[in-house]
Formats: sequence, structure tokens, C-alpha cells
Amino acid sequence: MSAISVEELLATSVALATERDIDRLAQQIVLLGCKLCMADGGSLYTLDITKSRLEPKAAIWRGTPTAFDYAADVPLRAHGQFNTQNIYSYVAFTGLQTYIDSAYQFAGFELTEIYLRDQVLKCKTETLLVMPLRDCNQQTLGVLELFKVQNGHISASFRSVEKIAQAFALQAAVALDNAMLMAMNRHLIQVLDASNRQLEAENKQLRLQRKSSQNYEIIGESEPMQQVYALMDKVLSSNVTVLLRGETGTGKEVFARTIHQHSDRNDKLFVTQNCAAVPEQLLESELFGYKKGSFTGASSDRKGLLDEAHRGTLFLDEIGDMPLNLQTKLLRVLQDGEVKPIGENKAHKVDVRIIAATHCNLEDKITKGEFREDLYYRLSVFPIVLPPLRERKEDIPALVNHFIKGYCQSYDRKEIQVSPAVMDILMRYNFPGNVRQLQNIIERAVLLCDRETVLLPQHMPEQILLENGASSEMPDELVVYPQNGLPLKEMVQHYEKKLLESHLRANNWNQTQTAKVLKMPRRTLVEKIQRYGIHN
Ligand SMILES: Nc1ncnc2c1ncn2[C@@H]1O[C@H](COP(=O)(O)OP(=O)(O)OP(=O)(O)O)[C@@H](O)[C@H]1O
Repeated sequence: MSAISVEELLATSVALATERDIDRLAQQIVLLGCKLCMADGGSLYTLDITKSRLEPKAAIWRGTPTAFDYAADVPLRAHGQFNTQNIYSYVAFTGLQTYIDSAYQFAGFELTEIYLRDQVLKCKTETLLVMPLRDCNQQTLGVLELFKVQNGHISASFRSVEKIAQAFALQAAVALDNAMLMAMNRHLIQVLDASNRQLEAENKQLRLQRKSSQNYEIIGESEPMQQVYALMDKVLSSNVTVLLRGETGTGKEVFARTIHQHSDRNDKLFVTQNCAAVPEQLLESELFGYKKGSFTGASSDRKGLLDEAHRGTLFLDEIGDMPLNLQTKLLRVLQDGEVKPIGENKAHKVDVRIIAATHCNLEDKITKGEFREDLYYRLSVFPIVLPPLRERKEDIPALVNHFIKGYCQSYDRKEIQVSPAVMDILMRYNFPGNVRQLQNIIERAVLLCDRETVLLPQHMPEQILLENGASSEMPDELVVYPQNGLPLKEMVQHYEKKLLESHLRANNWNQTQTAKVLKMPRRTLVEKIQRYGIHN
């Protein structure tokens, strides 16, 4: 090998600094080491991840890479002791640059790998130099070995290039350290990536498994609601268009939002538009957007809600009130996924899930020519009908408690109980305004409650009391009682007794409270209780 030039020295430096792949870098190090120190060949071992053995990484013979399969891993320990018999493990362990000037005379080390290599390469190693490759914390990363073979005349020892070799080993170690750290980072990124993907898949699975009403944060365990949950479960993992039907206040928007939150689109927007609340032209520009200058006042381009909801969900409430012209445009969105803003010549694609809702009879509207039949079929791919509250009265207590808790929190009130009489009144009422009406009734009652901690009939709206009045405050038998033909005085006393019993029950047998409701002195109430022998 000839001596290395300055240009080659610079190239060496660049080569080490730029190579990121550990295997290629290992080859470069051996190759450059051979050139610098005028060696016939060499090899490089790196410390494995457990730091217990050296692994053969690269070998060079006369300027070209050679197979390294004759070499085995070198354990750093043998029989519980540091393996100082082997020259590579000795250098790795001590960090000492080590020379052997005559490989075939006793050198104090086992040189089995060297003799094996000589057989493979058909040569005879004369001198050896083994250098530690250590990082800035003096931790061993590997060892670099260079050798010269016998060539008829006395071969020079590596001792003459000691300083160059040392400097090169330092530079090679820095490059190796960087490449190893990068490989470790790449590996960690891959591991993190894989575990992220696994977590995402598990989350998706868990989302799909969340079936009970509790998980949907929707109140209602009645049979009609169970049927709705079962239907809803079926549409969570698909993009199917859903049509929510049901009277006003039955929770159509709540369900639409829940479907979105439990779908794959939940990291994108849930956008709502009430089709009845705005005039036709405004609705069109809201939904489809417009181009600058397309009408007076359109001073810049504006995205429509269909674009806002791209990859998310658009909830179209009161779809039955959408003007016919817009129904045609919406049909195009549903059929082709295409949106054409006002004043734009070209349509563009959007990926929006549509959930529509209506409380009106769309079939009637079709007959009257107010709703497009084709749109109706497109929308009602998956209809879900929400039951009115009167058909699931068993859900009323849970809803009442849910709303009381919520309003107590928002109005910073202490816990409020519901008197049995109030619950009775609510259970008998038909709620034409459904859950929304119940919610409003409870909000009003909580506000009326002042410092009281029990919701009483007087906190209920008059209209409900009037509708319920006779049945809730006056037991049925009182109404029919006169048939018995008793004297008026007795009938009035009987009536009074029943009335007092009813109010006492409604007020949890709290005499002070009952007297207050009946606007009578407590003492008079107590006297009457004793006279009529009333007890709970
Ligand atoms: N099952 C339920 N659990 C808890 N709250 C509910 C439930 N159903 C409805 N609500 C509440 O009732 C109110 C009305 O619900 P929502 O607006 O979803 O009804 P809607 O059917 O969309 O009404 P509309 O047809 O008038 O638009 C909301 O405040 C909602 O939070």
C-alpha cells in the first residue's frame, strides 16, 4: 500500500462524517484505516446492544471488502472473568491500543481468528494493530484491527504510525457513535410508530365496543331507547347517510352529534345547519359557499359549510324545510360528492358525512311536491326514529335527575331533591315538547327553588298543574265521592282529609313545608292531622 496524500486525508474525513449507514461506515473505517496505516487488511467489531460481546461488522483485504463469515462473536466475559485472552476483547475492555509484531510467535493472546483468516485468505499475518473505538465518555463502541502479511522481507511494525492511528481511531469512533445513535433513533421511531398504530387500532376497536347509553352520554335505558342505540351502533363505523326522525325535542341533534363523536371522523368538524332558520339564498351561500363578486356583497371567496365539514360531518336539521332548488344541489353532493359554490363554474369534490333530521312528515311533503322523492331515498338510506318522551316515560326520573344535577352545578346550587308529587306530575304529563320541554321545566323549577332543597308542585308551570291538577292533587275517589249521598259537612271533611294526606305525602310528610304550601298556620295543620288521624 502506498502512503496517503493530503487530499485522501481530507476525503477520509468527509467520508467518515457523511456516512450514516453503520455497515457501510464500518467498511469505510477499515478501508481508510488500512490506507492510512499502510495495512494489507483489517476488520472491525462493534459491541452488541447488551454490551456483552463484540460482533464482526466489516473486513477488508487488499483494498476490497471480504466475507467475514469465518469470524464469530467474541464474548467479553468467559467463565465469569473478563476475556483478556482474546485480543479484541482485551482491547475493548482495557481501551489500550495494542501491537503484535510477530503473530506466529507467542504474543500472550489467543489469535485463533487471525490464523483462521490466514487460511481463508491464503496468507500469513505478520504484524497486527488493534485499536479501541470509544465514545467521548470512554465507553467502548467497538475495535478496529489492521494487519500486514509476510511478504519476503521484514515488514514494518505499526508502531511507526502510532499517532496517526490513534487520531484516526478517535475520528472513526465519533463517526461510529453518531451512526449508532441515528440507527437507535430510527429504530425507536419505528417502534413508536408501530405502537402508535397499535394504539390507534385498539382505540378504534374500543370506540366500536362502547355501546351502552352511558357511554353515549345520552339519558334513557327504556326499551324504545335500547332499540335506537342498537340502530345507532350499526352506523358508527360507516359513512352511511343517516336520517333522524322524531318530534321536536326528542334529541335528534344529540344523536347526530353522538354518531359523529363515535365515528372515525371524530377528529374533524361536526358542523350544523338548520335549514328552516334562514332564507333560501342565505342557506345556499352558507352551505355551498360563493366566489368573490358572484353577488352584491360577495367581496371575497367564502367556503361553504360543506367544505368546512370536509372529512367530518354536516348535520342538516329540519331538512324538510330545505327549498327545492337547494334539494337538487344537495342531491348532487350525496350522489357525486361534488360541491359547486355560487358563481363558480367548476364543482369540486368533498368528503362529508351527512346526517339529516326532520320532525315533519316527508312523505306528505313529497305528495305535495315540496320534497324531492330522489333526495328522500338518498337521505333515508338509514332512518332512525327517536321515540317521543310519552312513549318512554320510564326514562323521566333519570332525565329529571340528570337535568337537576346539571342546573344545580351551573347555578351553583346545593343538591335539590324531587318530591314524589312532582315526579308524579311529570310522569302523568304528555310532554308535547319532549325532552327539551322537560329540560326547560326543570331549569325553571331549579331557579324558582330559591333556598329550598326539594322541588315541589308549586315549582311546576301552571299549565302542567292545570292539566294534571285534578289527578295529581285530588285523588280520583274525591271526584266521584258525592254518589254516596253523604251530608255536605262530612263530604267536605272527607275531602279535606284526603287533600291534607295528599299534600303531606307530596312534601315528604314535612308539616312545616305542607303548611306553607297550603298557606295555613302549622298549628292548624297539626290539629287537623290529629283530628283526622292522618299518618304516613
Ligand atoms: N336522551 C337525552 N338525554 C339527555 N338530554 C337529551 C336527550 N334528548 C334530548 N336531550 C336534550 O334535549 C334538548 C333538545 O334536544 P335536541 O335539540 O337534540 O332535539 P331535536 O330533536 O333536535 O329538536 P328539534 O327537532 O326541535 O331541533 C337538548 O338540550 C338536549 O341536550
